[in-house]
Amino acid sequence: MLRPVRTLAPLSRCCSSFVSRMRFVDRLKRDDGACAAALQSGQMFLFHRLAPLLQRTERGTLRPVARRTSDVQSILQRLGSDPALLEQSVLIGCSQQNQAQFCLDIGEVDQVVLEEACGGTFIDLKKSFFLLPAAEAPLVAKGQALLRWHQTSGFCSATGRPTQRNRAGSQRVCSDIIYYPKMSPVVIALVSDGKRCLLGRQASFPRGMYSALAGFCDMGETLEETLSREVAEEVGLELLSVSYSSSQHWPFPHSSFMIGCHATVSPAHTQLSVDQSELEDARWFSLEEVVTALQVKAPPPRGAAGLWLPPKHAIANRLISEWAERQRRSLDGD
Ligand SMILES: NC(=O)C1=CN([C@@H]2O[C@H](COP(=O)(O)OP(=O)(O)OC[C@H]3O[C@@H](n4cnc5c(N)ncnc54)[C@H](O)[C@@H]3O)[C@@H](O)[C@H]2O)C=CC1
Ligand SMILES: [Mg+2]
Repeated sequence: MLRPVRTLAPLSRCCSSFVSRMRFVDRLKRDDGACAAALQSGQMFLFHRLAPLLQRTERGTLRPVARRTSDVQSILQRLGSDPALLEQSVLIGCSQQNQAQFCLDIGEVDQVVLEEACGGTFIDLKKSFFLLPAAEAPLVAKGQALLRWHQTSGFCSATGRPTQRNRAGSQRVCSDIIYYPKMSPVVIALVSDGKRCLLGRQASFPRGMYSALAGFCDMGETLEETLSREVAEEVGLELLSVSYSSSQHWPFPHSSFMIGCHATVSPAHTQLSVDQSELEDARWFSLEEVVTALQVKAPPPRGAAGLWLPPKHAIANRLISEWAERQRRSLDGD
């Protein structure tokens, strides 16, 4: 069973400005001339070989550097780079101030020289993602995903000829074949038996970290079928129910569309049979263990035991927090 659990927009959002921004972006995707004009007065997020340009804040976090297109143009000129590089920029959105936002990978230019000229550091997204503000992390991830797609989609897989992109970078074309940016749907679920929740860890996870179970959708599957299959494959259980929670774009290892759910199994059938080729371990955790782990901000020191959960930017954290809150409320009789 699928049911939405939250309203779509915060009440404070001004509908007319939201609608006009969405329509503006949509027009830029369809109108190359309008997009070229918007680029001139737009904002640019820079990348170097897919690592975003970031600045450290006083609080030890990171934030993406947005430069005006005209600034980037001057920097490229100063460094003797081809100004036509700007044509490789890709539209990623529209700011609250109605400025079109673009991203550009300047991997051809020396990284250190570029960092000095732009005032920031290019940091691998795997190292920087969790230190970015929650509001800006998705934009950076989207920029990286679109740039990667362009870098790997230069040729038509049917004819072998080069593909041509539109100005916004929202599609690539080879005669009458149109390619759109690709992402892989993944279903992730926090499974509960009513009292405990099920978390698993892959051997590649950081020490002590357990997460909700996840799996890529196979062609032709519904969300419920993917989830039932993944839970059966990975831990040998049959699901009783599935309900939708929320979704997110996930940049690792490449662009995934994560569909977050809550799921239940019968309390009479909770014996796990873990597929060791997929998971190193899977266990049932009590509410108390989960509440304690939600407070832990860093991985346990080497050799120390202790549960560590995915950080806040990950949808797994949201699912686990929602489950803990629901359990707490039901224990309190709310
Ligand atoms: N944002 C979050 O909170 C979390 C995100 N994830 C993400 O979910 C994704 C899926 O989780 P897994 O348990 O690893 O999936 P999984 O259980 O489906 O196993 C991964 C395997 O599926 C196969 N596969 C099928 N389609 C694929 C595709 N389109 N791309 C890549 N591999 C494909 C590959 O053989 C791969 O080794 C991972 O990429 C992981 O980063 C996982 C947990 C938490
Ligand atoms: Mg999995």
